[in-house]
Amino acid sequence: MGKKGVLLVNLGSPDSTEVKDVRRYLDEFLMDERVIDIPYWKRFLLIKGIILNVRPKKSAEAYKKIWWKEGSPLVVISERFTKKIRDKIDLPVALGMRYGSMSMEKAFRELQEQNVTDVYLVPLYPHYAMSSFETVVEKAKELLEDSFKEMQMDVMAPFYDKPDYIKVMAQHLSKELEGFDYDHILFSYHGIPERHIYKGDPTGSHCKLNGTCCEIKSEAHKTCYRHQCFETTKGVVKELGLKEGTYRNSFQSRLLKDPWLRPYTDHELEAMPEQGIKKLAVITPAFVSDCLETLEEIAMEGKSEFLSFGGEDFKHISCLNDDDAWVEVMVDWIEKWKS
Ligand SMILES: C=CC1=C(C)c2cc3[nH]c(cc4nc(cc5[nH]c(cc1n2)c(C)c5CCC(=O)O)C(CCC(=O)O)=C4C)c(C)c3C=C
Ligand SMILES: [Fe+2]
Ligand SMILES: [Fe+2]
Repeated sequence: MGKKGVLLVNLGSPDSTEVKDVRRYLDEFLMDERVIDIPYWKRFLLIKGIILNVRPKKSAEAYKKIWWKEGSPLVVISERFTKKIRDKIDLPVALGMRYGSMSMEKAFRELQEQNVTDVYLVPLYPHYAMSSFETVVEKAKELLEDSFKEMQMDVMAPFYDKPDYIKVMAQHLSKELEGFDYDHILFSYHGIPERHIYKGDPTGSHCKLNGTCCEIKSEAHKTCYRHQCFETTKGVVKELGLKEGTYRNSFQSRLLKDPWLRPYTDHELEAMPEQGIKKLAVITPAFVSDCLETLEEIAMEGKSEFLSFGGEDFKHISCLNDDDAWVEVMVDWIEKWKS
């Protein structure tokens, strides 16, 4: 039997808020065929010819608003989380990022230097999406094949409905809501193009995005991001006994013109005050650590949008980050794999 080790993988961030670093990061990210899934030549023209001329400047401004003195919140939080896991587990634990200079390759190398041959790959995404979970797994397979042939790996499955994950989310939410007199909770998930859902449907016909397919038992749900997001909400709602009509789901962060999963978060934020919702809590369960999409898009932009449309109070619920109870849950899952 070989030596075991753990590789935690998150998305990654630019090295700094300088436009050139943001451009390099976006180039790698958006040229990924599982993120922008169009033929290579079209992607090349779209990304290199159009998006990389405008987006880096805009994104760099957004990153500047949330950047910490230690660096990108997503990276710093992932490092804190990793350190806590390391302190509780008697195995080599490395952290890598799918994009950016803290690469997965460096993380595999770190494990290799400690003679690890059996790797537990942990994509830090609760839900399966081609553009998040799948691209991490495929990149890992590619690296093993090319450079780490002595290693084999197991992959932690998406944990969107695992009872201990739901419980820790529910406990975290209710703690964060203490003292906040809310009348509605918005579960805002990172969006994906609708096309990704159809592409990922192994049955070829189950997913119709018609409001009911995600409720009908199907093989397709193993890779259906929409179903998995709804299940996370259902689990948390059940655990906390939230009443129908006091919460809803939405999808944020869309890019480009194709239809993405709906309802869109920004549309909901604008509509809610007119529906009588004045005090809103927003939870972002697609992210295990706070990042640009939660700290800027929701906690800053989302809040100001909601207030400008007549909302009175707004609270962004932080992600699980390096919460001790969440660390315990992850440690337990790793221990189960180890034994
Ligand atoms: C087609 C574009 C994108 C898809 C599909 C997509 C899916 C997706 N992303 C995350 C998690 C994160 N995304 C983050 C930032 C971000 N996402 C996109 C585009 C797509 N994401 C862009 C262009 C950016 C960069 C910032 C910007 O220019 O707006 C982040 C934050 C990174 C950080 O440094 O803080 C996360 C996390 C998931 C989980 C997902 C599919 C479900
Ligand atoms: Fe994203
Ligand atoms: Fe579905």
